[in-house]
Amino acid sequence: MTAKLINGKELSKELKQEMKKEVLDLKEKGLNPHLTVILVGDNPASKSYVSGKKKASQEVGISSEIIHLEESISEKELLEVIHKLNDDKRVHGILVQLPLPDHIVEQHVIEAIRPEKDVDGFHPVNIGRMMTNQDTFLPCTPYGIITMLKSKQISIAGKHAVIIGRSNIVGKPVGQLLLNEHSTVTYCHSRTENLKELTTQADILVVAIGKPRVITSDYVKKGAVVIDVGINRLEDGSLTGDVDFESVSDKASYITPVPRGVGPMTITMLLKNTIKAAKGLAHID
Ligand SMILES: Nc1nc(=O)c2c([nH]1)NC[C@@H]1CN(c3ccc(C(=O)N[C@@H](CCC(=O)O)C(=O)O)cc3)C=[N+]21
Repeated sequence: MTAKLINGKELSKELKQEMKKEVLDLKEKGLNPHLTVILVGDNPASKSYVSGKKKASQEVGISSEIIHLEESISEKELLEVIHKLNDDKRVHGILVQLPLPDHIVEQHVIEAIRPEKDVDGFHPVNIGRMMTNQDTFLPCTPYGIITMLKSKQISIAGKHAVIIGRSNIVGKPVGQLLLNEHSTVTYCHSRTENLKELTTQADILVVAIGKPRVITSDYVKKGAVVIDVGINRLEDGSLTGDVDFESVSDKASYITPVPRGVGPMTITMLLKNTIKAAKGLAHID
């Protein structure tokens, strides 16, 4: 391995230490940042992510509550829960864990959360604010990726960033944030015809495909920065990314591991957004 590692777990630890101090300050002023997480059903991966969020909140002193609802809850009932939280002054951040059961329209749920409490940054108002480069809640995974790049002083302006993946929660917004940082951005996805031709031109390659180890070193330009957003559980229970770490880490200049890469940063940026929500800095008039 010749690439330098961007360790999201370590960086998260540092950022959480800073946030812990800030939360103490806020508490002294009588402000108690509070995050409410809604979990619908019993998906084991979702349960484990939600408990990760609770644990991280505790670490920095943010109070959090998990509202666990039955898989069979109707969309109407779920929206009522959200409306109550919207009106609850003690609740600064609301997060509805995705995916939701098929009978619930995710977009209805996302749009029901008040933009000022949308710590996921998924509400169309917040997405619009991100696109127009205004102060807002940034989606946690893309925000984490930018924070990882900046932590290593990796230059973004003028560089060619290639994104593989166009989801609303990762691919699209990470491209937008890199554009806001003055990258030249190319989006690739499942219908892209000349994938390798494009990815081998990337100075920064962000991989969010959802298939284990499909990006091997032949997709990567020598010296590129490779960000692996994939979280794939193998049959033996271990986690692996979308990038073939072993071969790519000999070609890249920087690489993020899985686990301990982008995943922990996603949670850390959620805490940042919750503090921001508590301070009321993302108010939309
Ligand atoms: N409304 C909503 N917001 C989300 O932010 C959201 C979501 N829904 N649904 C699912 C995805 C996934 N996600 C992860 C968070 C942390 C890790 C993480 O910490 N991963 C650890 C490993 C954890 C383990 O061992 O399972 C790591 O990569 O080192 C992974 C994935 C947030 N998501």
